[in-house]
Order: sequence, then structure tokens, then C-alpha cells
Amino acid sequence: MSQNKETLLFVNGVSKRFGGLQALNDVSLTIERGQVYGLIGPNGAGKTTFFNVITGLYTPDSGEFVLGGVSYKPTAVHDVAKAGIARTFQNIRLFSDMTALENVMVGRHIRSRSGLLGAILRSKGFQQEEAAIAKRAQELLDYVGIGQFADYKARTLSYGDQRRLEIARALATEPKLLALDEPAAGMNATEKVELRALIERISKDGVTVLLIEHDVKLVMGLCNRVTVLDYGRRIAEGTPAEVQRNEKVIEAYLGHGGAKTAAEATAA
Ligand SMILES: Nc1ncnc2c1ncn2[C@@H]1O[C@H](COP(=O)(O)OP(=O)(O)OP(=O)(O)O)[C@@H](O)[C@H]1O
Repeated sequence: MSQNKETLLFVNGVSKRFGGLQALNDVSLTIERGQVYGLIGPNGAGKTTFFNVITGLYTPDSGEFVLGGVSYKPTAVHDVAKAGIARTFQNIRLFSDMTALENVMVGRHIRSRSGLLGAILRSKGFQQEEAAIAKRAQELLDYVGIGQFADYKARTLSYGDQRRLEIARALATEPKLLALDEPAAGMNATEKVELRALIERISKDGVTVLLIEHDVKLVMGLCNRVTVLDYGRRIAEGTPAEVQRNEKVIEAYLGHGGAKTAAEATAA
């Protein structure tokens, strides 16, 4: 594993154990700026654990982490977000009784200046900043295609739109890296086509994307490079076409899911 000036995320030798289970075993990965990078593997391979570690939700047992050339310690979610990584969750985590707009505004607050005291005192600076945050939040809702639902409570939105809202909230933190945990899960075919277009747009607009995804068509179509995990270890890395015909990858999926072809295997 190496880094150069184009490297956005450099993660070296990450391990994480839960009791007797080695969920991540010496996993390394390098993501270049501008890439859409895929993280795939059978169920239980360690993908979400890897996300949780790099975003500060789980403390790793070991590992080196560098974002944009600056070392960071992923020990607190807030600090990681400030460093420039934002994420969405496999099981959508929105404030369900808040409006779509308010949900995005929450994401934006990590970049606000007035802070808690300003909010309590409702100072002039705070009010001006709130108006700017609301404006930006509306722009982000428009950007992900749900601007018309700004005043709807999050829980009343369709599943696909809730996923878009999570992406808008993540983008509100102005991330360098957007980490999406199974964004297409539960989406129908039309929603998946729209999601793909949205991710392509986000990438084109300068945000690097890391993606956990089971939908092989989406991974093959979207990702520049892919890492494959199995039982917490990295078993392959390369272009989607390379990993799809990698024997270890096919074996890993056969062992878990009984897939018969490489395409089926990586779709498992
Ligand atoms: N908080 C935890 N405590 C104990 N074990 C955990 C915890 N989180 C994950 N694990 C275990 O670590 C292993 C890796 O899980 P993880 O969720 O990272 O896999 P995954 O590749 O994301 O799987 P899936 O595709 O099913 O979401 C699994 O065996 C899981 O049961």
C-alpha cells in the first residue's frame, strides 16, 4: 500500500476484534481523489465494520489512517466528519419526526460558527447563519432531487427518497469522501437507475465516493476500483472486471452463497 499526492484516503493495517471474532484482519486500502471505490464481499465479511472504523464509530485495535495527506485518529464521529468523511447507513438513520430540510440542516451545523451559545442566545449572527444554512440545505435537497419535499417529515418520504435525504445530509458536511453503506438496498429498478445517476453526479462534482454495495450491476457500472473482503481479510483489489474473474473472489462467494457464475458470485 502506498500514497501519492492524488491519494485521498490511505488506510493501512486495520484490525478489529469483537471477543473471539476477528472482524477485520490487517486490512489496507488506498482511495485516489475522484474515484468511486467499491467495497464488496459476502455477508459478514467486515464491510460495515470497516466503515464504522474509518468513521469513528468503532475504535480499531490497530491501523494507520490518513485523509488528504493528514493523519487522523478515527476515535470520534464528530471529528471524522470535520476531517472530511461523511457517511450514510445501511439501516437509514434520519430524524424521522423532523422535516427533510431540518435533517439536512443538522448535517450542516458541523460547519457552523455560532455554536451552541449562539443558538441558545439566538444572536443576530446565529440567525443570519441559520438562514444561510437553510438556504444551502434547500439547495442540497434540490440537488438530490427531493427539493419539493423540504417541509415533509422524514418518515413520510418513500424509502428511495429517505436514502436521497441521507445523502443530502451527508453532503451538507462538505465531505471530501462520501461513504455510502448499501445505498441501493430496498430500491426498485427505476430508483437504482436514478441513484446511479446521482452518484455519478456527486463524483463529477468533486466528491470521492466509497461504496458498499451488493448490487453487482451497480458496482460494475459505477466503480473505478474495488476491494473484496472475506472473513475480515482483503482477498482481492482491482478494477471491477478484474475482481469479478478472480478465483479467490468466486470461491468466497461460492462458499457463502452457492452462486454458480462469476457474475452471480459477485452478485451474491
Ligand atoms: N458490534 C459488534 N459486536 C460483535 N460482533 C460484530 C459487531 N459488528 C459486527 N460484528 C460481526 O463482525 C462480522 C462482520 O460484520 P459486518 O457487519 O462488518 O459485515 P458486512 O460485510 O458488512 O456484512 P453484511 O453484508 O451482511 O452487512 C460479523 O460476523 C458480525 O457478526
